[in-house]
Amino acid sequence: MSPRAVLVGPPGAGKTTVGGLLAEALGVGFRDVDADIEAAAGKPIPEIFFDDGEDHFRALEREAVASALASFDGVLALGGGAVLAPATRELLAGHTVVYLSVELSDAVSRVGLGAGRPLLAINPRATLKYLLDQRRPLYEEVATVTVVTDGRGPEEITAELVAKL
Ligand SMILES: Nc1ncnc2c1ncn2[C@@H]1O[C@H](COP(=O)(O)OP(=O)(O)O)[C@@H](O)[C@H]1O
Ligand SMILES: O=C(O)C1=C[C@@H](OP(=O)(O)O)[C@@H](O)[C@H](O)C1
Ligand SMILES: [Mg+2]
Repeated sequence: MSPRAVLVGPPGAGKTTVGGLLAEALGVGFRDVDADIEAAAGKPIPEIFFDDGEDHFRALEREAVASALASFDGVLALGGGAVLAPATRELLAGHTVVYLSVELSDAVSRVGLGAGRPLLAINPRATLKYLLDQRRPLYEEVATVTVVTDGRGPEEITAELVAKL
């Protein structure tokens, strides 16, 4: 079993939003790995980071991604940092992986003050710039389809994806 599409990209790319719309358009289920992690941990992501640390979050994330890739056939949204793990990048090989790209200014306006995103709690703009520069090559490495999201609404992006997939 393999997801119909796996969405990757930085925070604010619209993985969660477009993922839900895409699943609806394709008539398949939608799953967000961040929600799986929260269910496994029994608490919201900011609390996992605060109580247990980022390393623990990343371990839960690797397990949740591996499990979803093996058992889910709908549209799967990953968290923005899931591609940091080499093991996860290897697991993504052979899947339909959609990179929702976004430049700094749109990402900043979409995430606002970073509520619910612990990595962005302090100085979201500077942190997002760092994350975008660090991760862009990793998203490009795993992607089989890329969609530019800057200046475009979720419905338009979804329509492009339906045509491409
Ligand atoms: N294409 C878009 N244009 C404008 N706002 C968007 C777009 N995609 C998502 N958003 C908004 O940006 C915020 C972050 O979107 P989200 O789907 O959570 O991104 P991600 O899961 O990639 O971090 C949400 O408030 C969402 O409504
Ligand atoms: O970029 C990251 O490292 C993270 C992104 C978040 O998901 P979104 O990309 O959906 O915001 C979430 O997984 C967690 O806060 C860590
Ligand atoms: Mg998300």
